[in-house]
Amino acid sequence: MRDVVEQMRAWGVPVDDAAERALHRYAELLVEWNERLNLTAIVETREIWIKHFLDSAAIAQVASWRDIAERGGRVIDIGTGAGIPGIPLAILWTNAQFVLCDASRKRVQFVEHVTADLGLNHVKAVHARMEDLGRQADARSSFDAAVARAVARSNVLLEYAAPVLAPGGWAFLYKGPSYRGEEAEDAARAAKVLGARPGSVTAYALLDGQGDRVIASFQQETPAPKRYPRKAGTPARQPL
Ligand SMILES: C[S@@+](CC[C@H](N)C(=O)[O-])C[C@H]1O[C@@H](n2cnc3c(N)ncnc32)[C@H](O)[C@@H]1O
Repeated sequence: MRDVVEQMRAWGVPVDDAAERALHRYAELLVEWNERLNLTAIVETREIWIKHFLDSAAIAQVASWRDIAERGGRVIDIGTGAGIPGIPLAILWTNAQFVLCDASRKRVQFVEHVTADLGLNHVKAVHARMEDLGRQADARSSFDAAVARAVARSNVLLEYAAPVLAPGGWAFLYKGPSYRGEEAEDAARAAKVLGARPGSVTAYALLDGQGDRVIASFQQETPAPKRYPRKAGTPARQPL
C-alpha cells in the first residue's frame, strides 16, 4: 500500500514503519473478524486502506487536530464501530489518549481485541451510548477532541460531542461532499445552542476515485448547557 502511505505523508501524517505494520495487522483483523461479526461492508484490503485508513488519516490536514494530537490531548471517537477512525488515529498519533465509544457490545469487544493485539495502551474501548456517557461526571467537559464518522447527522453528533468537550476543544466530523448546504446550516444552529461555533471545513479526495469527503470542525466555546445530551434516542429523533 505504498501509494496510500505516500498520500498520508503528503498530508503530513506521521506514518513510520511501526505504524505501517500496525495498520497491516489491523486490516488483517478486520478481514478475519468480519466473517464472524459482520463488522463492515468493506472487506477488500486495498479498499480498507483507502476508505478506512486514508480517510481517517485525512484529519492531519486540519491544523487544530495536529495541535491536539501532538500535544497529547484526550480524544473520543463517537460511534467507533469496528474502530474507525479511532484505531488508525491511535496508531498514527501515539502521544494522544483515546476513548473509543460504541453502543454495540460486539463491536466494542472487537475494538478491545484489536487494542490488545496491537499493544495500544493509550486506547480505551467503552461500551455506552453517548447520551449516557455525556451525563457522567468523569466524561463531562473532559475531552480535547471528538471525532465521528458515519454515525448520525451533524446536528445530532454535536449533541453527543459538546457535553464531553472541554471549552476550547474541537469536534471533527467526517462527512460526504453534500455536507455543505442544509446539513451545515442545521449544524451551525445546533452548535450555537450547545455553546460551540463552526470552524473550518476541509475537503479532500480519496485515492482510486473512491470519493470526495470533508471534515467539518466545531470549537466548543463554553461548557454545553446541563440539559444536553437529552435522554437516549431523543437527539436522533428530535435533532436540535
Ligand atoms: C455505521 S457505524 C460507523 C462506524 C465507524 N465510525 C465507521 O466509520 O466505520 C455507526 C456506529 O455508531 C454507533 N452508534 C450510533 N449511535 C450511537 C450512540 N448514540 N452512542 C454510541 N454509539 C452509537 C453504532 O452502534 C454503530 O456501531
